[in-house]
Amino acid sequence: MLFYQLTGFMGASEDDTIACKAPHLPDPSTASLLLDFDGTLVEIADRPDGIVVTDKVRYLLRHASERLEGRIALVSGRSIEDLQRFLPDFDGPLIGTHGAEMRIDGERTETEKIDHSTVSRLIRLAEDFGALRPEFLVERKPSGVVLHYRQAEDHAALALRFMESLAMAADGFRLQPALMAYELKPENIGKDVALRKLLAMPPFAGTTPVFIGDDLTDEPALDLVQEMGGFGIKIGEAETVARHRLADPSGLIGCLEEWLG
Ligand SMILES: O=P(O)(O)OC[C@H]1O[C@H](O[C@H]2O[C@H](CO)[C@@H](O)[C@H](O)[C@H]2O)[C@H](O)[C@@H](O)[C@@H]1O
Repeated sequence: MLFYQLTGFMGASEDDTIACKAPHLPDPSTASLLLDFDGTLVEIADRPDGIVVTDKVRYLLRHASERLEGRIALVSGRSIEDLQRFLPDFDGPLIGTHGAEMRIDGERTETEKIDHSTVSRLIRLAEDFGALRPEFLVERKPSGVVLHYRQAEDHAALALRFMESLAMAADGFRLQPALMAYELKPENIGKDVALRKLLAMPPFAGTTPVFIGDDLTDEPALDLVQEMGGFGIKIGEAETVARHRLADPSGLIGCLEEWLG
């Protein structure tokens, strides 16, 4: 990766940088902004509770909401409850738990029917495993469970084997590799599936969507917005379907400030 590829928007397979103000970015008056959370708006931390939501991020969300007349949503793997805890002032739409739940106009709904009894069993099994191996961190989700191995990188293979065997035991659930974590989630949910629904609703319908994300779970949503004539931006160096790239959350915030004016 060349330095300049990480300092501005760049087409994934092109050789030219694209400045934030360039005509490549849709006019804010016709655009909607869809933002992933961890690794995109906030820096990755050692533990899920360790992230810092800066004043800049809070200001940016407020400003974007006004400037885009409400056409801004967060699209996260975190639960709605978690997002609300970290962003108590943001009252726009939230897509949570990788698309399993949404909050629109303050009302939380599940987007698909969830097998809660299997979810409870999976959580119990993962927590029992976590009690035996405290180097792993178990995170409960409304539609699944995550086994984090950031504190136990040498044991990543063990985390994978355990979560793979749980996935084999739970019909309708699949293993989702994430950043230093393995998650079990229902196979019919995805950020792209929920996003397609949101983008069909006012005030998003008919706009040019700009989706920004860093993780594997963001790839289908990056693909979706590009298919719809929108703009996909990858944060970081990982392989992506996105046509554009930025280095990190602070680079993104600078660019969005410039774009929104
Ligand atoms: O879709 P996102 O908003 O990017 O959320 C993805 C997951 O983020 C959290 O885990 C990740 O970030 C943690 C804090 O930086 C980090 O410690 C962990 O290693 C990462 O996997 C969150 O805990 C998950 O529930 C989200 O699915």
